[in-house]
Amino acid sequence: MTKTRDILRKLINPFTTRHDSGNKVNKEESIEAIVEFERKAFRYDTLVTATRNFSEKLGEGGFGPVFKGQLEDGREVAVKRLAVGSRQGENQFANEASLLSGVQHKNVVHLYGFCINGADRLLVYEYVANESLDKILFACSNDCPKRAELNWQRRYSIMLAVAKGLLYLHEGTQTPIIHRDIKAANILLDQRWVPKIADFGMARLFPEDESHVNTRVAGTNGYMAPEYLMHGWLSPKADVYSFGVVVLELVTGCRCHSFVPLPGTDAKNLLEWAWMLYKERRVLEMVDPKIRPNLDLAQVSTCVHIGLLCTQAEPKQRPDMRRISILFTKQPSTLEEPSRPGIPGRRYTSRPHLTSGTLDSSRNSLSSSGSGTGSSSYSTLASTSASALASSSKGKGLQL
Ligand SMILES: Nc1ncnc2c1ncn2[C@@H]1O[C@H](COP(=O)(O)OP(=O)(O)OP(=O)(O)O)[C@@H](O)[C@H]1O
Repeated sequence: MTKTRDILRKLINPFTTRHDSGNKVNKEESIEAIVEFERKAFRYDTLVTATRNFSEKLGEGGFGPVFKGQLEDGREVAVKRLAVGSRQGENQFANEASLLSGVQHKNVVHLYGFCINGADRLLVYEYVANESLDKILFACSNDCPKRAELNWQRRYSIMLAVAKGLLYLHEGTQTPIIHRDIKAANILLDQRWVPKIADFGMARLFPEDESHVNTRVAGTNGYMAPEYLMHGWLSPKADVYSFGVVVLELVTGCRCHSFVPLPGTDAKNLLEWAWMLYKERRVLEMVDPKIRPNLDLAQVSTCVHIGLLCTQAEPKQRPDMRRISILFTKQPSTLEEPSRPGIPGRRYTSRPHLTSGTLDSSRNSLSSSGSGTGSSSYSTLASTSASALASSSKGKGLQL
């Protein structure tokens, strides 16, 4: 138990770093945090019983397999089991357990607890019944009957609810949390189509008095903000950018990183296409043909507008999540005009330090190192990263 306690102490560090002046109140807070953590510690045999010896696999992510289970009190759970021997998984486990333990919001997946048993690491979440958004939104209707149920009203509600979840993470927790990997695959839907933001393996705390954190870049290509992808500058506005991409995916039904250019346009990616149609006042043409009947056109226009505002190249030009939640209630004509979004391959006008990319093994991700000067373009980054990719055996799955 002492070893487990040591691990728990390490896990709660993120919640105590803000109060490390050593006074009595802070010590009491730390003790409360440890007690709260221990309350969340599951016995291994409880999870073996709950999952009937890990017999029903729900899926498999970068972290390892996820199993369905039911606790003695009747709660259905999803149990994520760390792939044994994975250092990356070990870090993600610590990160997810520590950050998510202090979080409770109806649009953020609830972490019931975790289990440390020898080398085994498990995370226990509420079970979310309706799969991840990407599996429904990007499925072919014949393969996925639920796709036909994902009508405009549902998509709109999902955008609003994810915005609320992100607002909570950025402003409603003791220290703001940046998710870093907002994408359709990390939004789980419950049986009433209520979205839950999931997968906090890469999330970071964001100190209030900082404008950004410099960090290794890890995320999913197509959803990562320019300043973060190129320079490792992380702020809540990186999540805002990713959210904007998800909004445009929900409107169009197109996956950002496998966008197929349509006949008659030279747009090479989703953002460029959305921008082009927006400028030409042809917003309706970008709407997923499956949901065109019964559209609320004003809502659609507002959402496209928000998607473009969120994906502006300059973080300062992007609204924060509080403002975004308000923007959803506005008429499109009352919203500020977006300019061209931060599109890969286009010039990024900040005065950044160009970082060369080396690959992080976790998923479609880059980690930054080194620096240079001058303004740079995504295409420069793309070629830098492409050579990193060529010279790295860890680079599977990166698309630029
Ligand atoms: N709380 C949950 N309830 C129900 N199913 C879940 C839950 N969490 C995960 N799953 C299922 O397990 C699968 C794997 O999830 P996981 O979060 O490990 O990986 P991922 O997000 O799909 O991939 P990656 O880790 O590479 O980003 C998901 O696609 C989903 O189907």
